[in-house]
Amino acid sequence: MTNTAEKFEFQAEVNQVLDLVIHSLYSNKEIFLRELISNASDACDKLRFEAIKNPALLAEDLNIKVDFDSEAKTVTITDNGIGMTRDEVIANIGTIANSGTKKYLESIAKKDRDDANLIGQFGVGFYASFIVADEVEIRTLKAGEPADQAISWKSDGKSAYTLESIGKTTQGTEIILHLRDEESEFADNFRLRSLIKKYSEHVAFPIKMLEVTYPEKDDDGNEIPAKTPEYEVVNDATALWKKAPSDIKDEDYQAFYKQISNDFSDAAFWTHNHIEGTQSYSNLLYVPSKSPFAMYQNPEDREGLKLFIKRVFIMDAAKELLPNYLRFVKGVVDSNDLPLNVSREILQDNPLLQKIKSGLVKRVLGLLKKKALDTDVYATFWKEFGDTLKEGVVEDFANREAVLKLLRFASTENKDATENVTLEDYISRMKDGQDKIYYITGESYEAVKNSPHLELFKKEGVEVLLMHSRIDEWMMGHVQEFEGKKFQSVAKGKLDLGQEDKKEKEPSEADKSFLEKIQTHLKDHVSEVTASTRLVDSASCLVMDEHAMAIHMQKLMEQAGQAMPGQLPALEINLDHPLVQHIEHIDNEAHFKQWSELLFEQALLAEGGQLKNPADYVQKMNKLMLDILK
Ligand SMILES: Nc1ncnc2c1ncn2[C@@H]1O[C@H](COP(=O)(O)OP(=O)(O)OP(=O)(O)O)[C@@H](O)[C@H]1O
Repeated sequence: MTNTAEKFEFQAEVNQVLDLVIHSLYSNKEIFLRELISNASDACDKLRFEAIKNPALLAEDLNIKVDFDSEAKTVTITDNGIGMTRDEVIANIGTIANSGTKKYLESIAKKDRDDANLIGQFGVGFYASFIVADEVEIRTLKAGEPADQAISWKSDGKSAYTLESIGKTTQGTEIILHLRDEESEFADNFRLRSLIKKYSEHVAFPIKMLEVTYPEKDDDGNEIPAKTPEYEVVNDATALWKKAPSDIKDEDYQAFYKQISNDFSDAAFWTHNHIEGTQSYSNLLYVPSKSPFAMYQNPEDREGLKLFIKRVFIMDAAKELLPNYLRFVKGVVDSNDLPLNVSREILQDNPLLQKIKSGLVKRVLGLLKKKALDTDVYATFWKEFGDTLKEGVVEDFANREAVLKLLRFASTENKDATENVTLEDYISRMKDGQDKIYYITGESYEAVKNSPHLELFKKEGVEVLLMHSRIDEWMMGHVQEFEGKKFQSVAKGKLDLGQEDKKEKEPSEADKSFLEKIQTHLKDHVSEVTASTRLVDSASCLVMDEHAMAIHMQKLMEQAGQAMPGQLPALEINLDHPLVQHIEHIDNEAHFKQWSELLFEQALLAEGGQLKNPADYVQKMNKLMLDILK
């Protein structure tokens, strides 16, 4: 143990975070108190959890105190929670431990983004102190350690900090903010109380401040000195999720959402229930209004639900409580039945927890179903989280039907790219004799909307769902039917449009040999060449086998460096097309070959595929056009 202060440099990333926090959150500077109280509350949660194994640690009632000195311009936040050892202080405060923050920093380094909402999603935590303070001291003693292990950390938030051993007899942490001159307004009783009310009302531990006392006069008019002020509880200090929903106002729900989510915006909607029965638990689940930037980084890193057992915080147990595709949901689950000494390993295959999990999934899907009745609200949700929800079609077999009902699609029935058609809408509009749900996948709305594969459908007035998100092809590869109606890609397999099929006729002998001749020139590119029943205006199109991957997806996979299985598409030719009829009469073998290649290349382009040799294609086009003009 040393009694002199030792100096340490911050990890390079800490400097970046400090800079960012101070600049991007300045307009929101009052959140510093929320962040510090939230850390204090976490520290109390951790102590209560440790005390399950070691009750001696819980010497007194857990609480958080907020004090101020308007003359010295300080604000002090004190908790009697878990505290930190010297090593923990170095690891937690001098470095950036949170991997989300690191990724965030990398991303802004690239895009030079300066968005307070984004940084808020990672929880700026302790560093928010430096928005209002030019010097911060942490005085801490780890619970269960002797007083001589207490440590003081001090920094001006620039590049370095000092550590020093101190005498501190009470376990827990004290954070002393020396306010910048221009921020001295925070060293004020009324200001601090109103901030606690605004941001920390539902922290489940009492937040105390000294009562305000005034000198009084006795019956004879003599002044009695003011009594020594005592601490009084400023917040509600009950677990919000344990209350009856009817006793909670929307503002309270929103304030609590912000407390647990690191989100500055309001939640979009929520569901709050107390479940009794074989399993008894409470849940308060929120759907955010915006998709958090972090969600698409590594889904494994996601935060999500907080698990409590009989009001004791156990862990952030996102994966154990909800499947991946509902990772956007935030909130709290509090079980009355799980054992308090539960570990993450035990949780993973705990049958009680599995029951809670399936109950929660039903709650969320039920909430979405209800919200879907409000078109505008659901459209916003869909824009933010629709693609994530689609993962559920593959991931959650048991609820597949329910998830499918929540999907929204663009369609040939709509004038624009709006995604508002449900599968039930589609079925209700199916033509007499139609027994399939037709869809097409592609790279963009423009590409699918104008695909040659839709020509016959447009002509016959048969609706086709237009899918153009990257996840669609993968999703559709896993789902066969909805309410007894099979899904059918209009770009794959044999086309059977119910009644229309009867119109299909055998090609004549002459046509057959024409198609075979094209095939001989394209044998490296296509598996077969057939007369098309699906084309109306285009000369040719490519058709994949029923179970093969769509061409635009093959391209994506190849770009991502994945070798693709060499399955060739079939080329369909529109024998009624004037260009095709022109080719039929070409005798010159070399010319015929070039025209055949053109039919294939055009079909590939229309499909969003990529030509192996685009320059060659352009030259060939020009040459053939000039030939025609001759
Ligand atoms: N009052 C405290 N008592 C004990 N440990 C603390 C306290 N405040 C901070 N810490 C420790 O320092 C770490 C870093 O705190 P910081 O507020 O920067 O981030 P965080 O709380 O982990 O993240 P977030 O704010 O996103 O929840 C905490 O995880 C915790 O281990």
